[in-house]
Amino acid sequence: MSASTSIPYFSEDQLAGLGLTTHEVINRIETLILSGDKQQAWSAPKAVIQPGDGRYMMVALAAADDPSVLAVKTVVLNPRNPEQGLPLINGLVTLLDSHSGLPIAILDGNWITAVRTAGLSATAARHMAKNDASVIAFIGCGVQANSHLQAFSTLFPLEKVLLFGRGAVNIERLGDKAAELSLPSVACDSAEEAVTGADIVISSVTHTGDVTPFLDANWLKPGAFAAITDLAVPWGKESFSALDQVVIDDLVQEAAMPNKLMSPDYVTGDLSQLVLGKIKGRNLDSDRNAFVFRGHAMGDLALSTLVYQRALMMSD
Ligand SMILES: NC(=O)C1=CN([C@@H]2O[C@H](COP(=O)(O)OP(=O)(O)OC[C@H]3O[C@@H](n4cnc5c(N)ncnc54)[C@H](OP(=O)(O)O)[C@@H]3O)[C@@H](O)[C@H]2O)C=CC1
Ligand SMILES: O=C([O-])C1=[NH+]CCC1
Repeated sequence: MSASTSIPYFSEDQLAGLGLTTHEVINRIETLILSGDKQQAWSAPKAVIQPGDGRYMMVALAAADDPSVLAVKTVVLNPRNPEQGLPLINGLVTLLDSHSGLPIAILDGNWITAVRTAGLSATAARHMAKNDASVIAFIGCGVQANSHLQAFSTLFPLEKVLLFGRGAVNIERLGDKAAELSLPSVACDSAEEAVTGADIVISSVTHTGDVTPFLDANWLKPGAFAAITDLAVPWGKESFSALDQVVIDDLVQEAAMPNKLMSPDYVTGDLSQLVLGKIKGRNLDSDRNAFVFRGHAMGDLALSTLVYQRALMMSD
């Protein structure tokens, strides 16, 4: 291998300091999806190892030719991490030139995972949620809830935040984040209270390998949209029959996965079809819609390329 002797590394603080907006993230995700449709960008189904003790280890791979970048994201999710004061999910993104294979940069994977996952949900929400959604509920109040609150507060005229979590610390932290955004928040006594009261529901509950479903899509009110980031593990899967449109992140990836997000009968299509206008995100004001997903490598590539280009621009 030749090229430079050191590979630039971008930390979480450096990436956060670039000041990217949610609209920039969504636009880059949509642009990359359009490139994928023209065979100028590609992704592979993620590879996952689950040793059976609750850990979930995965690699996501995507590449494009304009700009010429390949991104590999590797993360380990360990439900015991928070007990050690560590984030639930830790990892890295490695960027290579997609023609030569030479290294470009290494990025903090935690920030990328938080912001790209909210970016994927926001991309779906732009097509599937009602524009006037004003009450947002969080089931699970950790890292993902935080990045989703940030993203959704810039897209929708939010007036209230409903919180349902587990430990008090993260519930309070998310309430504080809402207050920073000038949004009142209410800690709910039950998940049903949070879901039934909301126009938008974000579920991001800890993946432990043995979560008993406690959420029911029948609780969603007419017109509501749910972004289900947690592989739908806490949801009663049969209840998805109550929904009008259910979009997943990638049909090709889903076909390769052993544990399906839900019965294919409930799936309207995937994010690419939504962005390309091949399926409609919302038909009626009263429709109940959901984006249910396990993570799309195109999102990691889109955001990683965007931050790398922005960092170069800012260092000029
Ligand atoms: N689809 C995708 O691309 C991605 C999906 N994810 C999913 O998101 C999940 C959350 O990730 P992240 O936000 O980083 O993790 P965090 O640990 O930061 O947050 C998880 C939250 O869920 C809460 N929780 C756990 N069990 C319950 C329960 N039974 N009822 C209500 N709340 C509960 C936790 O409570 P407490 O505060 O007590 O810990 C915590 O607030 C992951 O487990 C993964 O499944 C994550 C990244 C990408
Ligand atoms: O795609 C992703 O980054 C993840 N999906 C589940 C946990 C992390």
